[in-house]
Amino acid sequence: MTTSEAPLLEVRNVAKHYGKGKRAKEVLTDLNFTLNEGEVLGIIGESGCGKSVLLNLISCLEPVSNGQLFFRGEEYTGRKPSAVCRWFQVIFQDSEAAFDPKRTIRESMHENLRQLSGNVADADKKIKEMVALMGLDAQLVDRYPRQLSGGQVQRMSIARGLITEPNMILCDEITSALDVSAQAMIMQYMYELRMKRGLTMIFVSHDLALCSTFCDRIAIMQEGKIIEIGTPDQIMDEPKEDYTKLLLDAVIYVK
Ligand SMILES: Nc1ncnc2c1ncn2[C@@H]1O[C@H](COP(=O)(O)OP(=O)(O)OP(=O)(O)O)[C@@H](O)[C@H]1O
Repeated sequence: MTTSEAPLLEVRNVAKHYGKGKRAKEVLTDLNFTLNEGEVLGIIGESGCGKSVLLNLISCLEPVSNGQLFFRGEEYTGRKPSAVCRWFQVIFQDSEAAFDPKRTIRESMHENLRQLSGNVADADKKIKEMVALMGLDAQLVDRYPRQLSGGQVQRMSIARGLITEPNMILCDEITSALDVSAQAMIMQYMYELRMKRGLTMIFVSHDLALCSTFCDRIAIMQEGKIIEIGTPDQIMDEPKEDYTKLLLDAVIYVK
């Protein structure tokens, strides 16, 4: 396979354990999937099944214990986070904690650009563009994180992730800490982001209903394994695993 035909991301036989010897605990086991350019993969699973650890491995924030990672066919297993941060940006659930409370949002975004690309030329132009893309008033960037609502900080954190123009964003339960109306607002802009930028994403969530409308494919995780992966129609209409059926029952129950 030439690199031009290769998927944007390939996760091959990836495993992760913590601790050594008898105390070793395997939290991810033999994960395999690919992601093509422009595709959005939802990852659903119960608390503690390894979703956040998986995002950390993909973005090299933590090393894999076994297996390989490929970006456009090129192996990048074992690289430092700084070597892959132009490719991946992780957006966390608690975005206020991700901003320095002593810096304005603009100062934090400048710092991010400086660290990630070393290039702060046009920084304010990029910030303005990305903040507008997330539907926020440009003047809000001169506030401190505590002076914004939870939903505004989360949209700022997505804008900050986008200013370095990553190939992929890894969203770790980005709506979980927000109330229903702020969640709806974030998702409205996430849909627009997909439409306007065709961005490749991994979207970790507890919400199967949300993933089924937003994602091209959904991976169901349980106890560190991907037990099922497919299109929303396959997962919703023909679930193969009992755990997926349980999740579906919960969706119907909520409705
Ligand atoms: N640094 C670490 N050392 C030891 N164990 C860890 C470490 N980081 C994560 N774990 C363990 O790995 C497992 C998976 O954690 P992870 O945070 O990925 O779960 P999650 O699916 O994202 O959960 P949630 O939905 O609650 O955020 C958990 O059992 C967690 O305790």
